Amino acid sequence: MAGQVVNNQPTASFDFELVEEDSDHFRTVVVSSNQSGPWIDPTAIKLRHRLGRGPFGDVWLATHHQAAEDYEQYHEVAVKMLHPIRDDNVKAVLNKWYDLFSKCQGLEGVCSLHGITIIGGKMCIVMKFYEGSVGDKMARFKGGKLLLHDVLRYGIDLAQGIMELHSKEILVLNLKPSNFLLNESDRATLGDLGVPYVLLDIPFPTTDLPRRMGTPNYMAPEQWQPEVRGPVSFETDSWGFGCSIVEMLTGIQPWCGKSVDDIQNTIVNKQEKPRIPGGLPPTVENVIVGCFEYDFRSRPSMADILHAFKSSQNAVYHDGGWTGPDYRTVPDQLSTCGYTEWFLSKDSLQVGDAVRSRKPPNSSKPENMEVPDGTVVGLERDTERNGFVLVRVHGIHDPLRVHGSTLERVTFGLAAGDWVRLKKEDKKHSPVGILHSIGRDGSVAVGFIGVNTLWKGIYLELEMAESYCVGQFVRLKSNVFSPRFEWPRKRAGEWATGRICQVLPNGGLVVKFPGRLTFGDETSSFLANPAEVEAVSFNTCQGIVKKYQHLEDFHWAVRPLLIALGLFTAMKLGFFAGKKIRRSKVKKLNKGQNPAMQGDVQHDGHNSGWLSPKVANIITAATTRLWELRWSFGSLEDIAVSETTSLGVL
Ligand SMILES: Nc1ncnc2c1ncn2[C@@H]1O[C@H](COP(=O)(O)OP(=O)(O)OP(=O)(O)O)[C@@H](O)[C@H]1O
Repeated sequence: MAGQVVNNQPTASFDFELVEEDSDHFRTVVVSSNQSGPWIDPTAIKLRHRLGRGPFGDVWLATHHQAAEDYEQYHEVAVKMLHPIRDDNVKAVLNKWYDLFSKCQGLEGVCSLHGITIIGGKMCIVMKFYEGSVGDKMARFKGGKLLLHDVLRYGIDLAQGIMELHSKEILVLNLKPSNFLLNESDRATLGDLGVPYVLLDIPFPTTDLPRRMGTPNYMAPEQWQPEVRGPVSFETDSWGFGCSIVEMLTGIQPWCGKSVDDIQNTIVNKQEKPRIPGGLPPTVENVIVGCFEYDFRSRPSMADILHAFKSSQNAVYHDGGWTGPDYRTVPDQLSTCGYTEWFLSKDSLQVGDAVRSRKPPNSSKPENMEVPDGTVVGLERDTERNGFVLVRVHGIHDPLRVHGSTLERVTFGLAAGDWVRLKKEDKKHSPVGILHSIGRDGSVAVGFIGVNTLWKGIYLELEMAESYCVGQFVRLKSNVFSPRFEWPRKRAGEWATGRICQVLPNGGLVVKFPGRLTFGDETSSFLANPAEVEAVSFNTCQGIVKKYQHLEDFHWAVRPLLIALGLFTAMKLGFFAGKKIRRSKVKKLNKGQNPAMQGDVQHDGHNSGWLSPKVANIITAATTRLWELRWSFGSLEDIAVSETTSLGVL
C-alpha cells in the first residue's frame, strides 16, 4: 500500500510515518530519528530468543547494535514486544512512551529504558537485560517463598522505585514478582513499568479489557473498570504491592486457580481480600492489611509502606515472636471517627488552615459540629501526624483543643470528600463527582464517572453538588430517558426507587432494590450516575399514595404483607357483618315473642356496635402506638422504617 504520512511531531525528537500495511492490518512504521530521543532503528535490534510471555506481550533477549565512526558495540538487551495497536493509535502511544522515557531518565529504582522501536508492526520497548526476577528466584526456592528478611529488603527497594515513578505522576498498575528484576547486587528494580498506564486511554482491537488494565491476580477493585468504578490512583499500586508481598511470603499467587471472571467477581462484587500470612512484624501486617482496603483512599501510600517496612527491617525473629525496635500490637485499622489511619494521614493540618468537624464516613450530615467553622491556631503533636490542634471558633473566647483526626481542612470552601459539580460540563464524563484533594493553592483532584484517572483542575471550575450517602433512597430523574447505566423500571413503567448500598470513589452509586423480588441470576445491584438521580424520602413524596408506594420500596414483602392484612381484615369484617345480619334476623323473628331475650340482644348489640370488643381494642392499641411513634420519631418515614424493621422486613 502506498505510503501515508501520519505525523511530523514538532515537539518530540523523532518523526514517524506509516508506509505499508501488513497481513495483520497493522502498518509497518518507519521512523526517522535525530538520535537524541528514545527511538531505536529496528535494524539495530536482533531478537535472539523469547524469555517469556505476559498479558501485555512477549519479552525477548536481543542484541542492540550501536555504531559510530570510531566505535561499534553490541549490547545484550531485553525487548518487550507489545501486542498490536490500531494504527490510528500509534501516534498517541508513541507520544505517551516518549513522555514516559523522558520522565524515567535518571530514576534509580526502575528498569533502565534504552528506547523504543517497532518490529513487525509491533511496538517494542528496549531495556536493560537483567539476569533474573524475584519471580524466578521464588521458583528456585522450596515452596516458592522467600525469607522474610529478603521480602522486606526487596519491598523497600520496590517501594522506593514506585515512589520515584509516583513523583513523576506515573502509575505502575502491574506490580508482580515477575516484574521485579534483580540486578548484580541482588537489589530489586521495577521492570516493565508503565505498560498498562500508557495503554490506559487507548482503544484496543481486543475487547479483553481486564487484561490490558493489569494482571488480574494483582488488580485492585477500581482497576477492573476504572471509568466506572475508578479512578485508578497511586494507592491502586498499593493493592498490587500488597499482593506481591503476600505472594513472596507464601509462594502462592493471590486468587491462584481462579478464572479472570471469578477473580473479578471475588474482588469487585464480593469485596474479598487476599489472605495475609500470620507471624509478620505488626507494622508490616498493619500496612499490608491496609493495602487491601476496598476504597483506595483508605489504603496506605507508598511512603507509608516504605516507612513501615524500614521500621521493621531490623526486627529480629526470636522463638516465634517478633522483637525489635517496632514490637507492638497491630493497631485498629479504623480510628474512632471511622476512617483508617492511612486515610487521615493523607493531609496534615497547618497553623492558619480553615477547618470544620469531619463527617462520619458515608454520611451526608455531620454527627457532631463541635467545630462548624474554625481556624487552626496551634499544633500540639507528639508524632509527625497524630496530635491535638488548637482551633479558634467564632464566638468562643478560648481556642478549642481537639484531635486533628476529627477535623477536615476547608480551602476555598471545599474539603476532600465533598460532592462537586463541574461548572462547565464535559460530555465525556459525569459532571458530578467527589473531591479527593484540594491543595492550599486551590488545585483540585476529583473522581468522576467516565474518567480513568483523577481529574485535575482548580477550585474555580467546581461548585458544590448535592451529596449522597449509604442508606438513602434514590431514583432516576424523570427527564433522564437513556441513563448511563441500566436501571430497573416499575410495573407501571416509571423508574424504580432503590437504596444506595455503596458510594464509589468517583461518586458512582451502587444501588440495591429491596422493593424488587429477584430470582436466580438476576442482578440485585445497579450502578447510578449521581448526576442522573434524585433523592426520594417520605417528606418529598407528595400524597398518601406516593408515600405508600415509597413504603413498598423498603422491601418487596411490604405489598404482600399489606394484601394479606387487608384480606384478613376483610374476612374479619365479613364474619362480623354476617354475624350481625344473622342476629338482626333472629331479633326480627323473636320480636314480641320473648321479651326476656330481647333485652339480651339489645345488650349485646350495644356493646359491640359493628365491631367486637376485641377488634375495637386492637384498633385502639394500634392508634395509640401510632401516636406514640409519631411523638417519639417525628416523621412518617421514621415510623415506616421502625415498624418495618420490627416486622423483620428491612
Ligand atoms: N528487562 C528484563 N531483563 C530480563 N528479564 C526480563 C526483563 N523484563 C522481563 N523479563 C522477564 O521476562 C519474562 C516475561 O516477562 P513479561 O513481562 O512478558 O511477563 P509477565 O511479567 O508475566 O507479564 P506482563 O506482560 O504483565 O509484564 C519474565 O520472566 C520477566 O521476569
